[in-house]
Amino acid sequence: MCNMTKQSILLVNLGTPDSATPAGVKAFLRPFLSDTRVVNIPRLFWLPLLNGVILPLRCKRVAKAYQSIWFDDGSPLLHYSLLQQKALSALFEGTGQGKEQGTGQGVQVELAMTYGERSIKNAIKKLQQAGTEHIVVLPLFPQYSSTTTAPVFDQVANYLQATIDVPSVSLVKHYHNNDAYIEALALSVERHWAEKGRAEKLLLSYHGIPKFLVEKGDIYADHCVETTALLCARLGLTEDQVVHCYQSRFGKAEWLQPYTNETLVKLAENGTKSLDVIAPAFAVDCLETLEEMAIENKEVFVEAGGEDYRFIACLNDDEAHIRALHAVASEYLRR
Ligand SMILES: C=CC1=C(C)c2cc3[nH]c(cc4nc(cc5[nH]c(cc1n2)c(C)c5CCC(=O)O)C(CCC(=O)O)=C4C)c(C)c3C=C
Ligand SMILES: [Fe+2]
Ligand SMILES: [Fe+2]
Repeated sequence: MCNMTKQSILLVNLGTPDSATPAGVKAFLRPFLSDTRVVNIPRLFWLPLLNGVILPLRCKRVAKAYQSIWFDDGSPLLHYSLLQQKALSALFEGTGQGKEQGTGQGVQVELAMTYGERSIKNAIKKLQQAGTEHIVVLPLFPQYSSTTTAPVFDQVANYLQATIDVPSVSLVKHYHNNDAYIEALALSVERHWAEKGRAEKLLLSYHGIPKFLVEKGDIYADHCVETTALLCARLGLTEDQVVHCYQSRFGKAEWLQPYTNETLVKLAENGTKSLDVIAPAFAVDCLETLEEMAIENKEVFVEAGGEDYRFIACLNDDEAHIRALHAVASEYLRR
């Protein structure tokens, strides 16, 4: 690749409502839950059920949950994702990445969402209009899953298929075991311990996926287990000080186990009084961390007899996290 090639990074997160209303939630959930990568039930059966029953009921309930965590400037997921984009962009400018590495230009950082507002297609168009010839697509999912990372790649491929002058593209499949990512997680736990002291155990809760996907070859669970092992080794925790589980089950099918809410009840019933809780699969705080983990599951633990439940914020735009994203993306930039 020649010295003057302009390169960019496209950060991609899942998507989020643009308002905490049933209509706002529906505009995000409809394309998300219509994706066969996310729910793979025959369309003839699933789409009428989704549009006629599930969305009308769920969107009302979920809009209330979003209202309880909504920020002044909108959805927490979008708020923190924009901060990440800004910080990563500044880091690339500050380090003079482009100039030092001989590309002769800075690295532009754009943000897109797989579903809803800020589409991947529009972001790539924007980057191409600004002269980008090589794009590093970095899905903000540290652990690969066919339900999150693969839909990002699908949409990039769809764009390329419909484009005459295609950019060159690198796809980052995962960074679950990247040293800088593990270090950023470890530093966030250590900072929490320094401020609040140590609980009896550290509980690591990952977003779940249906179990049958793992049986079909989805490597997500292996990645989660490895992230837990690396983080716990770095923190010097022994097995009895660590709990690994999966949250956010959707529907009636079996998902990855153990489930977080059931685990919290068992721990409390067996006498665990205090827990530090972290959600390493989420690059930014969102509904699933701020509402489900920090509020709902805290109640579950306390109602079952637990006393001290302390949720550790996601990495968001922490300096160490931005350094980690910089390190991951840089591996895919052309030199
Ligand atoms: C079949 C359903 C779902 C799968 C599979 C799934 C996997 C998955 N999701 C994330 C990250 C996030 N999920 C979020 C919200 C969310 N997820 C589902 C369903 C599935 N997720 C739903 C229906 C929702 C919306 C809320 C609800 O209706 O309960 C979010 C938060 C978005 C926000 O606006 O804050 C994130 C992030 C991962 C990492 C993952 C698999 C690895
Ligand atoms: Fe989800
Ligand atoms: Fe949830």
